[in-house]
Amino acid sequence: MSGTSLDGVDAALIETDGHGIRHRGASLSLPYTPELREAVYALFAKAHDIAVDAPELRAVERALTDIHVQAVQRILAIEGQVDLIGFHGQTIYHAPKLGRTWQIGDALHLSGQTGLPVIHDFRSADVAAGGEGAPLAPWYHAACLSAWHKSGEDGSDSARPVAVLNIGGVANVTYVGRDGAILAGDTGPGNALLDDWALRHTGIACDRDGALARAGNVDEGCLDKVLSDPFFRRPLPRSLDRQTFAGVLDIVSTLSPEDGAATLVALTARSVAQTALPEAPLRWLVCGGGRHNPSIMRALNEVLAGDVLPVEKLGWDGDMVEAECFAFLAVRSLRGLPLSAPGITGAPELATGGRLSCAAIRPVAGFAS
Ligand SMILES: Nc1ncnc2c1ncn2[C@@H]1O[C@H](COP(=O)(O)OP(=O)(O)OP(=O)(O)O)[C@@H](O)[C@H]1O
Ligand SMILES: CC(=O)N[C@H]1[C@@H]2OC[C@@H](O2)[C@@H](O)[C@@H]1O[C@H](C)C(=O)O
Repeated sequence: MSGTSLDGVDAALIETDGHGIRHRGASLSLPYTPELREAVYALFAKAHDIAVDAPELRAVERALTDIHVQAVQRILAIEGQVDLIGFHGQTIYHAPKLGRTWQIGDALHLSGQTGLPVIHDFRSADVAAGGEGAPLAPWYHAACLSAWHKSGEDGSDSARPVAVLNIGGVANVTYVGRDGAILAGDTGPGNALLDDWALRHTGIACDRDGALARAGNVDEGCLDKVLSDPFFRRPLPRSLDRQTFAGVLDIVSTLSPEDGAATLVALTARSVAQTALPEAPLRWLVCGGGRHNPSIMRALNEVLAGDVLPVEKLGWDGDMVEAECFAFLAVRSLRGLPLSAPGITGAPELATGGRLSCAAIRPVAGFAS
């Protein structure tokens, strides 16, 4: 998984039948170099009209695929056996209303270099069917929550409604109601704007430990202006392109680095609080890199009624949830299980998705038929 934060590639091995999680294995992260990060960033502005075979795009695609090859090889070195790869690719454009979502990555190259079948292009079928193409992690969040509910661990029986909140570059929520029904969608910007702001003012692409934001004050005027965007009034399911709110950096540009960071942190937290849900969740289980930022966690605690807890409280690895998710979704895809659902992506009906690329014929254990 290479998410919208552009920090690198996360890889995780799980054993799954596409419904439950039998075992979690090795996991690791490989960072993007600053040059690759910049090259991907440069594609955002051109993605709406660049040709799929443009040399500059193919070069970036090959470089980021090669990092995925390394990640899989390292997992193979630890685990000895892997049956199937789920390869999300790097989103460079996401405009479901225009019928397009684009994750770059050369699945055939990844398959050829690893000798393994690869499931990729997880979002296109959903968008073609009229869905948002995102988020997809709710399938995995729901499977993890279901295992927790069944565990009988303290509090797990009375835990609904509950929300899993992923604070990545963009933030998304999975809400599970008292009856188990799922409602999901993107809440708004996560870390991406704050990362871009920090890079501009400190030269480091992250407000490490929320230090900049902690030293600043929220500019309520700027915040109100941003939160008046119609996106924040749209009901779930809904999704965002990382760059949709890039203009916010202009709105806060007159603020000091500290006040700008504080305002961007407040934007992340308040856009979560403003997201209309059927009932207030009793617990907010937070995963993704944003949970490492104490300023974001404090802001969430201030604006949300329920308990705000990192997913580690349930024994999950909050840095690997998305990587595990795309392994899970790969198996679901191979088995023809749904990746689209009205309450998750807004697609009209349950439908599967993803594509299989296989450069070398090798049987996948457990999937002989
Ligand atoms: N110690 C820290 N202090 C502040 N922020 C942190 C820290 N550690 C991680 N982060 C934030 O987490 C981000 C990475 O989060 P994550 O890996 O969940 O994003 P992603 O998966 O790329 O995004 P998405 O979920 O949108 O696809 C970093 O870019 C940074 O903003
Ligand atoms: C188009 C796209 O890549 N969207 C990402 C992004 O990052 C977070 C949020 O926006 C979510 O909708 C999605 O990723 C996660 C993994 C998802 O599909 O659930």
